[in-house]
Amino acid sequence: MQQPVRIAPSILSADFANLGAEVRAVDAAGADYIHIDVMDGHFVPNLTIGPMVVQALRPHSAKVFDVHLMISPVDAFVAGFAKAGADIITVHPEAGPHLHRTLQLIRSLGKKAGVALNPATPVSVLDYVMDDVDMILVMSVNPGFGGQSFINSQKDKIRAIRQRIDAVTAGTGRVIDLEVDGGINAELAPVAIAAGADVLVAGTATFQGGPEAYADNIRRLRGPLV
Ligand SMILES: O=C(CO)[C@@H](O)[C@H](O)COP(=O)(O)O
Ligand SMILES: [Fe+2]
Repeated sequence: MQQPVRIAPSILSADFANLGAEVRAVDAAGADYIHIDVMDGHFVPNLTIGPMVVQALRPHSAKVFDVHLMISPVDAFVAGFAKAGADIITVHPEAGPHLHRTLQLIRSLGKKAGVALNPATPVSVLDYVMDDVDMILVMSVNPGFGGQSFINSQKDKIRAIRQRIDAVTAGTGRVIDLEVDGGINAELAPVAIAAGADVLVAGTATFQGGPEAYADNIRRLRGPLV
């Protein structure tokens, strides 16, 4: 069942010279999750941060650290991010040879396991891992950068995954989050929610305007549901 909407600011759009203060500011402004984009310059054409930065940020917020790994091969880094303080660890199926094994590894470390689908990755990649995921992330842009435009075709994918989640969780009490990541703003947030998303990543739309604007920006993303 679709859960109450949570907002996950992506710190990719934060001021990297003041990351601790930025995390505290979005926490105070009402963020539910802190979305941390990890890029390796190989799986995606950009380089960002590693476990040492996650560990350094951990004391700055008690909110859920939602760590999106865009690195390949991914398995060797999972334990490091778990130890650094990640709460949810999300991987791409293309980032390793054995998705099921990677999800089991994440859960064995006591963390929630997520799978991220690139815009061209079909929903069928989920066919045999629905029992092993706590979150499914739909990339509504190609991974690697903030500030890109939402790819419309992903609305159908969000709807299709919402149906699958509801089918496997009905009557079980299980929860699988459906997160949308990329190009989300106050106009598209209700579109993503109507399609079935319950976690919205927002980098540009959260951090635009500087710290004084964060609370309003997050409120606008929640829309009339709050
Ligand atoms: O994972 C990624 C990009 O690869 C995202 O988390 C973006 O960082 C979101 O940024 P906006 O599109 O909201 O600016
Ligand atoms: Fe992300």
